[in-house]
Amino acid sequence: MRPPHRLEIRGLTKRFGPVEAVTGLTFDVEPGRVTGFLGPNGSGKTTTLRMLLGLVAPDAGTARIGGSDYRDLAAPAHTVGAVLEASNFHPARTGRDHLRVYADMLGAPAARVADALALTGIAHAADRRAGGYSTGMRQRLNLATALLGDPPVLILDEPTNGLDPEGIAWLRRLLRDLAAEGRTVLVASHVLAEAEQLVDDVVVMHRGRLLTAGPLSELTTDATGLEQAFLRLTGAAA
Ligand SMILES: Nc1ncnc2c1ncn2[C@@H]1O[C@H](COP(=O)(O)OP(=O)(O)OP(=O)(O)O)[C@@H](O)[C@H]1O
Repeated sequence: MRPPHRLEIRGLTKRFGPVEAVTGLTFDVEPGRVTGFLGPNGSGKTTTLRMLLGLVAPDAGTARIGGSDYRDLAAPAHTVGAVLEASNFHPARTGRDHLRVYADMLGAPAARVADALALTGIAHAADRRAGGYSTGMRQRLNLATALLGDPPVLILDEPTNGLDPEGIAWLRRLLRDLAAEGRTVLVASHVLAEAEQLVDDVVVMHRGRLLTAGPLSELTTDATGLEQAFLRLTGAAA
């Protein structure tokens, strides 16, 4: 793995016509931690991730990965592994073949395919057609694809979609292990109660702006969870 990379978002702003999708957003994401990037539907999470990954140009501000814009990274796929949405797998291709194709494109060693299959718990299904995978298995195959380049930064949009409680517990262990290796793990989710089980730190968005950021433990107690903290901060609590 390459050295740890901090994510630094500064004054990030994006409009789509009349819609202020993201406004003056500033936060850091630290290596060695699992950070939840949270907020309701439409609060600007995906737009922020797309700016971070160089897929959308900001109107103002910067989103840096280890001090560089994504497009200036020397080896992007070996620096950032991202799962933005359910990827389209070739349905007739097996999970293993899907990973082989991506490993070839990345110039990753062939052994990374077996590593990624084992890490994501789908080795037993590797030689089945991906078209027959369950939603949870597709999530795991997406994650395996993101891990092929052994990247120090992982960015996952709604990774718990399609996972059952056992799958969520498994994802929690995996993300913690990856963070413990010094990786920067950013997990976007609109399901606060679920995300709460996965993360050390939170960055919470509301209507395109930062609502709060910091360690989860400072926002919640055993008695009150993240959903209640969110309602309190937005003034929506009864
Ligand atoms: N390409 C686009 N053109 C126009 N409006 C857009 C575009 N992309 C996003 N938006 C708008 O920007 C706002 C933020 O959307 P975004 O997808 O970033 O939110 P989100 O927090 O990721 O939501 P979700 O949890 O539903 O994925 C929304 O009002 C959305 O409709």
